Amino acid sequence: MSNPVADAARKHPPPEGHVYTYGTAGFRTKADVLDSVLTRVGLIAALRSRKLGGRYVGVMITASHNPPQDNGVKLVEPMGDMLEESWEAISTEMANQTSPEAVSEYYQCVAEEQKIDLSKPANVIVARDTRASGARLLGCLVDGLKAAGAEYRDFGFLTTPQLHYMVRCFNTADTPDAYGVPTEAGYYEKFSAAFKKAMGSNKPNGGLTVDCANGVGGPKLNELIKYLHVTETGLEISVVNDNVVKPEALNVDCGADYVKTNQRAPPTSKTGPGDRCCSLDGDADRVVYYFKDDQNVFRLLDGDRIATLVASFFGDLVRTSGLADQIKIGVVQTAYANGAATDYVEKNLRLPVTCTPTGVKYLHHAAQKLDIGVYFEANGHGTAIFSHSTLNAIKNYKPKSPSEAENLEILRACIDLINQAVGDALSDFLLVEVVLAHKRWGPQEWLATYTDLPNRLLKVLVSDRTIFKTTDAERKLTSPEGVQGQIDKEVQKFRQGRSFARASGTEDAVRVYAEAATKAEAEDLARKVAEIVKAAGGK
Ligand SMILES: CC(=O)N[C@H]1[C@@H](OP(=O)(O)O)O[C@H](CO)[C@@H](O)[C@@H]1O
Ligand SMILES: [Mg+2]
Repeated sequence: MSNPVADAARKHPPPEGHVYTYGTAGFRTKADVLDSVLTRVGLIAALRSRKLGGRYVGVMITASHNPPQDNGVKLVEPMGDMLEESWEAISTEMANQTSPEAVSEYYQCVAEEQKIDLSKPANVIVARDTRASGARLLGCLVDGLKAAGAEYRDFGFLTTPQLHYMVRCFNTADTPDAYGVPTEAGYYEKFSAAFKKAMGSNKPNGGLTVDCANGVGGPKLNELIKYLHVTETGLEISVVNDNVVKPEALNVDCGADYVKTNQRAPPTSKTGPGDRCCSLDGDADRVVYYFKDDQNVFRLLDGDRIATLVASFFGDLVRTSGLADQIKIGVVQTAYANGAATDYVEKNLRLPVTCTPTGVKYLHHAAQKLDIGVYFEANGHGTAIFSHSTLNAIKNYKPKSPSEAENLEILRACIDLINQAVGDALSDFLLVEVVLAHKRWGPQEWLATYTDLPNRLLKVLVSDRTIFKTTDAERKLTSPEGVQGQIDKEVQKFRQGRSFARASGTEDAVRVYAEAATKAEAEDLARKVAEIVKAAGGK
């Protein structure tokens, strides 16, 4: 009897002894050990779509900010959210089946357990970033999708947020919540139109340089620029590091991760003091801003800064459009948020802050509980989302004055400008440009809102990171025993000291974060905590 699922699995056997995990960002590792995973993800995507009554699910082939030789794959839920947690475990188990027969059996077993009718339609939307291995991995994925009898649409190269956008558009088409036209042009039209409206009569103060990490964001931004019409908006964008012909240049000495980690501009940067710059990551779902100050010193405006800027702007807009008593704003951060940013939100903006574990899905879920939830990871991953009732309140509100009407229009345009499916570097930087233009701020005024506490992030290689277990949104270790006590003891010795250690979800390492009153103290504290971690389980 023919068994297409087993046949597809046979065509792409896994390398011996490799164990895969669906982590914070899907499966992500060296591209040359991923063929079998992609085929199995094809099977899972078909199962997931069938489980959801044939709604479209997405598959994105990318390894974001990782080096060029890596790749990865993640699944996207119908509204553009990250994959549901119980299906992460199912995906992990599928990826680790070794024989073709075992793959086929597990496929049947999931169908049975989840009460999935395998004869029903499955719909999957696929895209990839510009990595050299992408085309081959797409082939492996398609073999899985075909074996499972799924209908699929391949969008070729897209940024990760564009893929999320497509998925949400397909699933909301012909409903009152229709998100947009599910084409690339539809994406550019929606966001550029919203940008123009949100800018109103305001003009940006000088141009913006965007570093695209030599990734998929480059060609997509060049496309978006055609829709933004500089003569209308005044926003002059210089695109740099947009070379996708050389995939080996991806994320190398450029991009959001380079800038955030090294706290410096890409070495190729040629901008002058006060010039606004931002960097995207390899799949354009992260963005950080920066500039050189009068003394030629590099100044970073990271995800925490974007969150505070956006939250304060929405706070103003909600108040000036007359909606303050109906809509409450909150900010969601992780433990990596700078203590000064948390303080600023609570004390100056007077908004509540929620802290969640690392990974966008946790922030997103926490933000969903708020009327307007602004969430950003310090590394620039994030967005703002509006609850259903908030959207209705904003839609139905009858302004009581011309000024309320004007501000309400801006607020409405901002809703369209934000990719609510997921954090989107292109839409995020357009939003930042809107806020800066409205506030008539340059990067210096933005930076002056608060002063970051000096901080240091270190990576400790350990032989088994799974022994490092945490609680309290990853701020405290519960295992190995006694380690947290040692960390607490160190922290106490430092002025304004704060430090925590947690196992990375994307790399085989434990990350140590520390902040303190001075740079030297932050470095010292980080080093001390790293030593404690090393002693507890280092390689
Ligand atoms: C400290 C840090 O930046 N961690 C990153 C990193 O997760 P880790 O679990 O720390 O490896 O990759 C995630 C996926 O891109 C991102 O969401 C997260 O913010
Ligand atoms: Mg990314």
